Amino acid sequence: MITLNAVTKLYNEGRPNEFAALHEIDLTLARGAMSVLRGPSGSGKTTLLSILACMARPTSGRVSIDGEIVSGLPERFLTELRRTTFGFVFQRFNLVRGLTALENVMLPTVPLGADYGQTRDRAMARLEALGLADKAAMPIEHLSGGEAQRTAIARALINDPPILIADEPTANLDTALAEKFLAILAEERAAGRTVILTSHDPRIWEAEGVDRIVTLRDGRIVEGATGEGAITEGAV
Ligand SMILES: Nc1ncnc2c1ncn2[C@@H]1O[C@H](COP(=O)(O)OP(=O)(O)OP(=O)(O)O)[C@@H](O)[C@H]1O
Repeated sequence: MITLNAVTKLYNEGRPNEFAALHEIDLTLARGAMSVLRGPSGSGKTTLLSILACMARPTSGRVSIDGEIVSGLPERFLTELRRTTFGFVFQRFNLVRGLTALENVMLPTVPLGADYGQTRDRAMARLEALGLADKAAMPIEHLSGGEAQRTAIARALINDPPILIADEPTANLDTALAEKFLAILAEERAAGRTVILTSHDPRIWEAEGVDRIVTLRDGRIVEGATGEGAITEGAV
C-alpha cells in the first residue's frame, strides 16, 4: 500500500517562477490493484507518479510504503527501494540502442550485482513469456514497435518488483498494440502485482482490470481521492 499525506510539490521553490504542481495530496493506493492517474495535460500526473515511485521527493508531506515513511530516507536507501520495489515502463520505452533485446531486459539487474547466468535465464524466461524468445539476440533498433514495447515490459519485470509503474504507456501505440499492452497489465494484476499508470487514454480508463481511477486537475485530486472512483470492491 502506498500512502501520500498532504503531499505538495513545488518546482523552482523560492524563485519568481515557483510553481505548485501538487497541492496537499492525500491518497492511498492499495496493493494488488490497478490504479490509473488521469487528468488534463499539466495537471500533475507525472509529478504524482514520480513521487509515488520515489523518483522525486515531495516539497512537503509524507510518502509511506506499507506503513513505513520513505519520503525522508537518504538517497542511497531510495535508490535501493526503487530497484527492489518498482518496475518502470516509460512512454518511449527508453530502451538502449546498440544492445540486444536480452541485454536491455537484463540492464536493471546490473547495479544489484546479480549472477550473470541466473539473470540471463530470468531475462530469457520473461522474453519467452511475452513471445519474444526468437528476438532476444536482435539489436533493439531492429524490433517492431510492439516488440520493443514487450521488451520494455520484460525489463520492468526482471527484478520481479511488487509494483509496476507506467507513464503514458499507450501514447505511441495503435489500438491493437494498446490492447495487447493492457492485456499484459491485466495478467500482471491478476497475478498479484500492483499496477499504477498515468494516462490520457480512454482505452486505459475503460480497460479490464482497472480498479481505481484518480482524476487530477491543477495539482489537486478532483475525483477518486478516497476510492469513490473505485470500479471494483476492495480497491481503496
Ligand atoms: N521540472 C519542472 N520545473 C518546472 N515546472 C515543472 C517541472 N516539471 C513539471 N512542471 C510543471 O508542473 C505541472 C505538472 O506537470 P506534470 O508533468 O506532472 O503534468 P502531467 O499531468 O503529467 O502533464 P502531461 O499530461 O502533459 O504529461 C506542469 O504545469 C509542468 O509545466
